[in-house]
Amino acid sequence: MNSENFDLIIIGTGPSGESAAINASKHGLSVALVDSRKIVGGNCTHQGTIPSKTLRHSVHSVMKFNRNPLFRAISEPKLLTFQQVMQSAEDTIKKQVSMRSRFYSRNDIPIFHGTASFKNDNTISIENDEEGNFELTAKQFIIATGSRPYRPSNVDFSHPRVFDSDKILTLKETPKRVIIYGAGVIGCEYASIFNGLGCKVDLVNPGDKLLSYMDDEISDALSYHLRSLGVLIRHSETFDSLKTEPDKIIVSLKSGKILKGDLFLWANGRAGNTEQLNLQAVGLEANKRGQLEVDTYYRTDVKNIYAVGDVIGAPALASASYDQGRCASSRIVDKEHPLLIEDIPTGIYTIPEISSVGKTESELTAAKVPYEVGKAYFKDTARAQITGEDVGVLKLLFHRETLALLGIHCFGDQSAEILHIGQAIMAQKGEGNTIEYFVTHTFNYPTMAEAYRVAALNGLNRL
Ligand SMILES: Cc1cc2nc3c(=O)[nH]c(=O)nc-3n(C[C@H](O)[C@H](O)[C@H](O)COP(=O)(O)OP(=O)(O)OC[C@H]3O[C@@H](n4cnc5c(N)ncnc54)[C@H](O)[C@@H]3O)c2cc1C
Ligand SMILES: NC(=O)c1ccc[n+]([C@@H]2O[C@H](COP(=O)([O-])OP(=O)(O)OC[C@H]3O[C@@H](n4cnc5c(N)ncnc54)[C@H](O)[C@@H]3O)[C@@H](O)[C@H]2O)c1
Repeated sequence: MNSENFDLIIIGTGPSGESAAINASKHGLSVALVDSRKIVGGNCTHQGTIPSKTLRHSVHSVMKFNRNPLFRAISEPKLLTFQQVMQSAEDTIKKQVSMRSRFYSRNDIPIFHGTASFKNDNTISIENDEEGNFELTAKQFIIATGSRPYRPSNVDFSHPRVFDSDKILTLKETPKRVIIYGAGVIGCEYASIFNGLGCKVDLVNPGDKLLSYMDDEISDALSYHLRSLGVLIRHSETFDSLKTEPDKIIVSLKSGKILKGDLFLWANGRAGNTEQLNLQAVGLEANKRGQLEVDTYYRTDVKNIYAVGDVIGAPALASASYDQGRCASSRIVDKEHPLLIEDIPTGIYTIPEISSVGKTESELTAAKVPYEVGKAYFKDTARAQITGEDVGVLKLLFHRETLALLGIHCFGDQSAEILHIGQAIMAQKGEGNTIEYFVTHTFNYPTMAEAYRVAALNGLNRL
């Protein structure tokens, strides 16, 4: 059997594997990547972030077109089909794969295709149906195998009307009535997408609020605006069973409610991809959600095996995965490499968009921190009036004595971008972190950045 030897082998070419590999190669290690998919990019590029964000962008564009009276001179409001928006997602995926493949060739990183499993703590076997099985050896390994949708055993995902967030990308017809179970990030984002395609959407939430870890005001605003767009939200409901018929699906909830639709999307949770890795060969064990435990430097209990990205659980974001991969491989080349920051931002691409970093009002209240609030409503900024994207608010939470930013919560178009202006100030040490920055510096006009000045003045006026 062929065998090749490397300093570092990374299993998985998603964001965490990619950044780990390129960083290690740039630091002089011989690096190889393995992926069971024939093309690079991981689930992020093929089934998660990239397709869902492209779908959302296309749907949002058509919603803006339908809403703006200016465009009535060109055409009546129109709806896109799922296949049409999926075409633009496929185009983006191709661009991503091509760009990422170039990264690897420029950095001389070989990619091996096949499913990896451990033989011992220096050897993995690669199962490749077309080219035959082979082995690779390395001094160090990084597991970056990501996650997949969790599938409960009482839901028949082989039925043509039953989907999870991977299978939904194969949808061939635009449904009329969609029932989504699970109102986490995926459930809320797909509720926005299907709503924008003109479908009737029932969003069933096992919890009592949408995205309950967000600031209460932002979570309430999301519920209000999804409802005002026509999404029917049902809180505190638990799935009981699903009946499938050729022309419809019938969902029974534990409360006794019966919901009928023509498409069911299960969006409740994900599981780490560890079951094919033969972890027992190296003495590791995943938890019941298939996730691995690591220390603050992403090292597992086996000293030469690290794990990064979704396979280690929360926050399970592409953004954080990139940084975790780089941090783990930096640690392999330099034992003094610093830890990652703890304040990870969230960008949730519902319609309207949400973004947040730092503490919420509830957290500050519980911790008895003396804080004040400064707000800017998008409708009061020139830029939002011009673009017509006037639904939204920027909310700054700051310490009433030091004026340090403690949390930033934004709701509305481009929130995920707007947030980073405040994040840069909040990350400053000592006196560098102050909301006075927003009133002592001139911002371009008209921009959404202006909302920071408006919110800071609003907050300072309360002191
Ligand atoms: C619908 C959806 C939308 C999302 N939107 C966002 C967003 O807007 N922003 C954001 O930051 N995050 C988002 N995420 C989360 C983001 O996609 C993940 O956090 C990210 O993909 C995790 O990257 P990763 O490096 O852990 O691996 P993944 O991207 O999960 O890739 C892992 C790779 O490992 C391979 N693999 C698995 N097992 C083996 C094996 N045994 N041998 C060889 N190869 C193997 C897989 O084939 C896969 O290619 C979204 C996720 C979903 C599902
Ligand atoms: N814009 C974004 O950043 C974005 C978009 C989509 C998805 N994501 C990421 O994808 C991940 C999955 O999102 P989601 O909406 O499916 O779920 P979620 O993580 O929001 O969880 C939904 C519910 O499922 C439960 N759950 C999770 N895993 C489970 C499992 N294996 N078995 C049983 N129950 C489980 C959770 O406890 C929770 O109650 C999230 O961690 C999220 O960060 C991010």
